[in-house]
Amino acid sequence: MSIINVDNVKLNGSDGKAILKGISFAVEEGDFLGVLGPSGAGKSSLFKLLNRLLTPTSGEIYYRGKNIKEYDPIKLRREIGYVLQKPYLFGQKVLEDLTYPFRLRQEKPDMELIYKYLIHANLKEEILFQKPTSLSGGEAQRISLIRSLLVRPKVLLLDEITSALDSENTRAILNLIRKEKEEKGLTILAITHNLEAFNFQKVLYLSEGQVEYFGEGKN
Ligand SMILES: Nc1ncnc2c1ncn2[C@@H]1O[C@H](COP(=O)(O)OP(=O)(O)OP(=O)(O)O)[C@@H](O)[C@H]1O
Repeated sequence: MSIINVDNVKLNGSDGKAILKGISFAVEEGDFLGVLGPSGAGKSSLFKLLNRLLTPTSGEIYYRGKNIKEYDPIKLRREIGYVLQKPYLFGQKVLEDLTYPFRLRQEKPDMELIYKYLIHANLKEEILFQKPTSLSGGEAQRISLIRSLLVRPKVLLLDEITSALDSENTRAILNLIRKEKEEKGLTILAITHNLEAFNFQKVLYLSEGQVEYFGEGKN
């Protein structure tokens, strides 16, 4: 069974304009899928639908064979994590952001795991005691990604998370993602313009709200 099934999904904007015009595709567990296409093609709208931040005008979306309408949205969002281009950190200290996923589950924070992620992301322990506002864009993006991973999602939606980063930070982020994918079999859908760095197995190419290509990554 595919982990995600998108079946003839249409989405109209608040002005009635067709944003997605009947798209269908399936994502298999463990896929690393690039969601590509020109600006305005409907990529971010698709992610919002998968996360139930938007509802399709028609068509259905299934997660593990069950219509996403039947999931509690909060539970669904823990399974399908969403990382945005602009990281949003809310703690007084970075530590608060990274212990938040444990508080959600009413668990004691696993500091060993937090340290492990920091090392994988090429960050120092001291960052835990910094204010989020004092971080560089690349540091904040890595902390935001680690926080999402600590929620233990099964699927991650990444929306242009490396677009503001230099090549070194991009590499650090991608190492973290690949490690997680190898260790946990995480399924990843990523919107990016940096095709070379991501090196996708599969690609969904959207154009004007339609699927223009869905298949193997062309490298
Ligand atoms: N709520 C809305 N009402 C009307 N139109 C909308 C709404 N949200 C998005 N759009 C329009 O839908 C189209 C697709 O937007 P979307 O953000 O999904 O594209 P995208 O492929 O992610 O583009 P980009 O790469 O620039 O982020 C755009 O033309 C956008 O202006």
